[in-house]
Amino acid sequence: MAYRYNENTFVVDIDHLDVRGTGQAVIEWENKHGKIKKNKINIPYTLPGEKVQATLVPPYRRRVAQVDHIIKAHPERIEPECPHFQSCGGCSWQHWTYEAQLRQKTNQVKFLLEEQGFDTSLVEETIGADDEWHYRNKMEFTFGIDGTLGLHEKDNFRKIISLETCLLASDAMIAATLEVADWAREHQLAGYNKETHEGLLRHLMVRYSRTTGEMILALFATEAPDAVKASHDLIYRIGKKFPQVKSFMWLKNNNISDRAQAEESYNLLGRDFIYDELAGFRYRIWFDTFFQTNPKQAEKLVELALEMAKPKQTEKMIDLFCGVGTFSLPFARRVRELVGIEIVETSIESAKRNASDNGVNNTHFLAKDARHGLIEMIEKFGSPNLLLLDPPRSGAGGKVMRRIARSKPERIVYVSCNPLSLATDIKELIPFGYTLEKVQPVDLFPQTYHVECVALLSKE
Ligand SMILES: C[S@@+](CC[C@H](N)C(=O)[O-])C[C@H]1O[C@@H](n2cnc3c(N)ncnc32)[C@H](O)[C@@H]1O
Repeated sequence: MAYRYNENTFVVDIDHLDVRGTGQAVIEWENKHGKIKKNKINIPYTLPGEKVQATLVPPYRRRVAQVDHIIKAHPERIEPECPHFQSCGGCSWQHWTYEAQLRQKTNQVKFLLEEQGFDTSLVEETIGADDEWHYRNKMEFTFGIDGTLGLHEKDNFRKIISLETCLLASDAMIAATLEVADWAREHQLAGYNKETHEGLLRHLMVRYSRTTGEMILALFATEAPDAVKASHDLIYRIGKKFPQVKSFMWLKNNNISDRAQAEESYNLLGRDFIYDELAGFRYRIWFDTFFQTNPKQAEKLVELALEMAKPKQTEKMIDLFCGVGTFSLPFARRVRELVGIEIVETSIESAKRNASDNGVNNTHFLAKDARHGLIEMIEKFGSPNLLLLDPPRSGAGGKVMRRIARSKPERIVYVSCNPLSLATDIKELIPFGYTLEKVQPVDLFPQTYHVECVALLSKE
């Protein structure tokens, strides 16, 4: 049935979820001249097969609608557990069972690979998490103008929702965050105003290690701590109540950009880093170190990559986009020589330190962009037998993929946090004689649409 061009409310069946996990429906509209047009409408928080009444949301006319009520619900729809569901926008899949989430992730990976011409029977079922909640080891909270500490409201970066809880963080992380929130309220400290650039408090970053139990707090403010009398009270409270806080950093940041970055850093309690462990290796984590945010599942990812790659003691290997060495260290133990390439210099410094802290001494790390780094390291060390890459969400891109193919590794292991860029990137390898052997999705982010994959390609 076609709706009139001036109607805003309609009843519709949800056809499928898009790549960001949002329900999509197709609506027919009859325009002023009686012509029928079709539109794809995003209807957040709906599930495939549901029938809903929805109303268009201005200003995205004919693009986004919000549910008025559900007429026919998905059989696996459940009541979301978090009080901030929908307002925070953090985990948008809390309203269906974990089994249904995993099934959808597998289907999504199959769909995206099929679009690029790959055989979907190569895609295994998604490996789920043992812990569907409290899995994150890092959270970043923001202060509102009135000093309230909490989460950004969905689609509204100016509004802060006062934090009650976060079901993705550990209880210890939330307790420490609520203590900082109480401290800010009791001392009536103002939050930073992004328009006037006035106010003191900006962000609080909390990082936690499940394996060592250590926690780091990093408070971002526009003044140094010695200019803020109340800072002594905060150090005292954190030191007394949270012995697991092994590092408390105060970061002065007057930059107009809203990122959690530092111009000056002050170590007010303990050391300036914490220890974490992953796959049997020990890592130092500073407040700004990139580290896998669900280390328990990341450990499965490392094990899987090892199992699929089958590294040999005689082989040379490249770990491209190596970060702080999460894959480099366990692989280095199983190959003759490993080269790690990564664009962020501080991550490469960490990777080197992590290798030496863990007694791994057959690695070479280079801080350079993937393409140039690859050229330089192949000239120096020759072609690798095995290459692992773990690029950011945007993928490695055609140029890097073709450069990889020309370096002729026998096996390529592609670790990806975005099946869309994975599918387009690995397609680039096919003309070079590579065959896709297997794709294993792993769930690192329950309650969200994100899915990680490990893919293995080989060449005769
Ligand atoms: C998904 S992370 C993987 C990190 C690492 N494998 C780990 O688990 O710790 C992607 C990494 O690629 C790096 N990166 C982004 N763009 C890059 C580029 N053009 N060249 C090299 N590295 C890049 C990022 O800094 C980041 O560390």
